[in-house]
Amino acid sequence: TRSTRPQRMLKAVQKNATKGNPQSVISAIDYFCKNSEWAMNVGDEKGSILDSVVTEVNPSTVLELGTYCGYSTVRIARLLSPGTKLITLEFNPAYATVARQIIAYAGLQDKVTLVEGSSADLIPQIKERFGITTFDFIFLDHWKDRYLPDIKLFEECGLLRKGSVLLADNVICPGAPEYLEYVRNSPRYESRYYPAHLEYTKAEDGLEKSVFLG
Ligand SMILES: O=C(NCCCCCn1ccnc1)c1cc(-c2ccc(F)cc2)cc(O)c1O
Ligand SMILES: [Mg+2]
Repeated sequence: TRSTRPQRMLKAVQKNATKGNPQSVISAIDYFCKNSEWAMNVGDEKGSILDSVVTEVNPSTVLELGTYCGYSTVRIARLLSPGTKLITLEFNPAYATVARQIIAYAGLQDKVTLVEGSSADLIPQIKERFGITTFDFIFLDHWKDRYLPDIKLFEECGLLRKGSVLLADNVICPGAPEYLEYVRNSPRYESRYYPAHLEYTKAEDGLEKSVFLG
């Protein structure tokens, strides 16, 4: 039967990247998406903004919602200090299977815990399952209509501390209007928009960085 796009992306990584070299995995995926098939990775333009925020925060506790094929997981994990791990959540088992292989190809499997399931189920379990009190950095890149309910869930579960940084992909395209309205009008967040483009296209998109004020 016909392969899936994530499977073809994995093949491209195995063919064109160097095992244990995260930058070559990132470049191989961007090349595949620019020259073969578009895919919903955060991409190189927004990825550079992600890199700069992760570097600035230098987080000890990290959560990513929406692994897909692991592109942003590799981007984040390659920048983490030794001994720091990130938790990434993927709902789709087929995506998770490919992501595990791409993360392993980059040699970052020891820095990543990939969990399969829904954010609504996982978020309330995090403290118990992973012994985490609060997150320093959260990257939101899953279902766009879950951004708002999930940030409220983070607050309710006490997973944010003064200074926690949330970075949200796709706030323009496909868009997360209710989330934007919330973080930009809530006195509990300091928000800033980073204009860019939808990965591998000329369409407008961008990232919203929101700092929890406590
Ligand atoms: O839907 C997206 N991501 C979520 C995928 C499923 C998440 C599953 N999950 C994981 C954990 N909990 C739930 C997404 C879409 C687009 C896009 C933009 C334009 C277009 F014409 C088509 C698509 C671009 C992105 O950058 C995206 O991130
Ligand atoms: Mg995205």
